[in-house]
Amino acid sequence: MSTTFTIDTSTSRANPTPAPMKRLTVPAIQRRKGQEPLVMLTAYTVRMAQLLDPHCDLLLVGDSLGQVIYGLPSTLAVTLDMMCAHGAAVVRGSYHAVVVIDMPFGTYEPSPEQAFVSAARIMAETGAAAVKMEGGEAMAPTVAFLTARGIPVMGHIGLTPQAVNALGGYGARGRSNAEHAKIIGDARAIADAGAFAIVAEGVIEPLAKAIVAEVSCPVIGIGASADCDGQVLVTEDMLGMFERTARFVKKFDDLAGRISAAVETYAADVRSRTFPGPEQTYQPKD
Ligand SMILES: Nc1nc(=O)c2c([nH]1)NC[C@@H]1CN(c3ccc(C(=O)N[C@@H](CCC(=O)O)C(=O)O)cc3)CN21
Ligand SMILES: CC(C)C(=O)C(=O)O
Ligand SMILES: [Mg+2]
Repeated sequence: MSTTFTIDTSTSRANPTPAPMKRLTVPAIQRRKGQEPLVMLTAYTVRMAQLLDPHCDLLLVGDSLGQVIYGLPSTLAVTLDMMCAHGAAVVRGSYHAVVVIDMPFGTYEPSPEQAFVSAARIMAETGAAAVKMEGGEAMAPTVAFLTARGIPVMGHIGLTPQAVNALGGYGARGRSNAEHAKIIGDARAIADAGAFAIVAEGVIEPLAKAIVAEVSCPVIGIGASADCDGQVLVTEDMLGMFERTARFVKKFDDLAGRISAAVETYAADVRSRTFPGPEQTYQPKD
């Protein structure tokens, strides 16, 4: 594991790209509640980060990379090594957005101390500005512990995919009064513990509205209605690059279809010896 230690990501050797604008900060994101909606997308690679960065306030290196990049059945097998490698690439490919890195399942739940060690490694090896962790009331002491020690934390409540086995699937949350009350309590606990923002995933619209009204930090929705203070999607989902997607995904393009068409043309050109043509062929100097 190579350790790329970056302090100022806009001028470090890890990110030699000149910085035409100053990177957004966590406090600037915090102040955005009630202002213009926050724009967040996932990124796992340097090139995607470069393409998304000018348009986004936040880039999330999500543990969804388990499914999207590694073909795993869930996010449960994602490791700190994976998050650090992809996180460092995304920081190198961005100069404007706040980069947030998902803490993998098993690396933060046992204790605030273990969470700090895991988060500190992520911060040191990637140069990201914040970590994200799933969970409600039970994780509030951990959110407070990290926040008090200089690591900004984004919460993630509602449909928390690392708890898929306990939840019994990826269905929408908050349809019963008990579940509604539990998730509101989770939002309040995580916000009171100092989370700078909270992702609310897969919650019914009235619950999303109630969460937004309940906390003073920005609530970033995914499958959580237009009432949130911002939106996030998995980039491959919204680009039409990932085959099985939730109802909350809107496909803004069909990249899978466009890639298939381009590769079909390439294959035909190779087989017909149309490619490479004269422009792609070296000749001796005269
Ligand atoms: N590519 C991708 N996109 C995501 O949004 C995502 C990941 N991966 N991996 C981690 C989690 C898993 N997520 C998921 C996965 C599946 C559904 C889904 O299929 N939902 C169904 C309802 C399922 C049910 O009712 O049981 C839907 O139709 O919306 C939702 C969120 C969200 N996250
Ligand atoms: C879907 C977002 C919120 C996420 O946690 C991820 O990409 O892992
Ligand atoms: Mg995640």
